[in-house]
Amino acid sequence: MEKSSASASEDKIETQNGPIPQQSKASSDGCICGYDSLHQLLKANLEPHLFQEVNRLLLGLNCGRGLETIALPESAKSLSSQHNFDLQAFHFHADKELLREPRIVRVGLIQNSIALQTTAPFLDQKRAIFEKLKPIIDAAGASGVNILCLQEAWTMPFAFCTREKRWCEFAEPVQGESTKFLQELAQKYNMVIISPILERDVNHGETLWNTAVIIGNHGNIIGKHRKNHIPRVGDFNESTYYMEGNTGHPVFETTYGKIAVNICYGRHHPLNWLAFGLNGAEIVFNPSATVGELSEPMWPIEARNAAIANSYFVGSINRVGTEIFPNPFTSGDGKPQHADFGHFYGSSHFSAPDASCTPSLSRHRDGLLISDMDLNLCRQLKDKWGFRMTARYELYADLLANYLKPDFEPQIISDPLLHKKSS
Ligand SMILES: NC(=O)NCCC(=O)O
Repeated sequence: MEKSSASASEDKIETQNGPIPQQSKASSDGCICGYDSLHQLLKANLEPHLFQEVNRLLLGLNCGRGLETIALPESAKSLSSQHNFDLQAFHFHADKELLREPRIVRVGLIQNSIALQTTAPFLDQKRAIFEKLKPIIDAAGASGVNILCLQEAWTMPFAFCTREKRWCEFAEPVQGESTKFLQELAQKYNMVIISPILERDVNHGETLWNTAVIIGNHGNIIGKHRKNHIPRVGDFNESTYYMEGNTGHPVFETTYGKIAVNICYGRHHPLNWLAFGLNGAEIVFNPSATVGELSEPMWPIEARNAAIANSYFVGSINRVGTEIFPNPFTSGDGKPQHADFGHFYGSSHFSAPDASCTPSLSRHRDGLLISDMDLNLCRQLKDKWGFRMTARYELYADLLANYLKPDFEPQIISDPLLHKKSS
């Protein structure tokens, strides 16, 4: 990608680490120093041999090699240029085994901005998002994607910063309009689709949940999972809208493998990741909505760590763009009111159990990231590192059981000399 002129300023900012150029801040259009992503920035600025080495250190190696890209059909590529979305594809290999055939599945992640301004009539906003996603899903279908995951609350702007209740109108029952729209596409492309929506539970007093609906490759509904951990950080005022989920840690056994969904803020909770692993997940999706200033340094670490610690693949998705709301709100921190969350920085990517990961999609463009993954890699990593075998769950079970008791006391052994006055 060409560097954009918006980043051309050479002004300097003083920091603890010396002066850095103004352009090194992500600009308001979401570019990073004029590049789509960190990967693009490094590629454009390093000598090829240096870039290769930096890539090895940043992205890891898969079966001793850098990740291979895969060629996609022309029809998918032309949809990406016609509809202006980023399209990238990689292959995670596993070692050849003597007793098992490879189990290769093609998995896709979609990140996108909203399609209309948040002031447009709600029905128009929703329909426009459907229209925007259709060619991206078609590109996934044309590429032979087996399992596709959309971003958190994909049918709506991420309005939970506002605390205004009118956005509840975007909620739908599991069998609602968005599910019907995706069921057709799932059947057409023989594809499992994970659809994270704001759910209205009509059988339980119209309660709202943040839910991922799992649509099978025959267009059937396999099940749903509701977000376990609700953020109370920054402008993420989601507890105003829905409660902590009540579906546990389900793993959905599909034609293509065992999958689970750890919705957004759940990625900060290692036990949440663990629970999906204990139930046998081979791929865990993390559909998210998060902004640069809050979480970008955590983003490349948490999912990758979960993939390593739990010997499964992770697909991380974040929306893109800055969503501006009609009425300003405050963050309760004494700073001025504002009408947006900040920039949703995209950067969707896959992480593998062998610590390798793909480069991220763009920080500011819609995108489809595809990866072939040989699910045999999960067991191969369990055999190699033995994290599951060596985990000592009984120690943690005891600690947690005690911790939950009202009379729990932390196990601290104090230095007897600590409180002695020196004579
Ligand atoms: N949607 C959501 O849970 N966002 C919380 C912010 C974060 O976890 O980075």
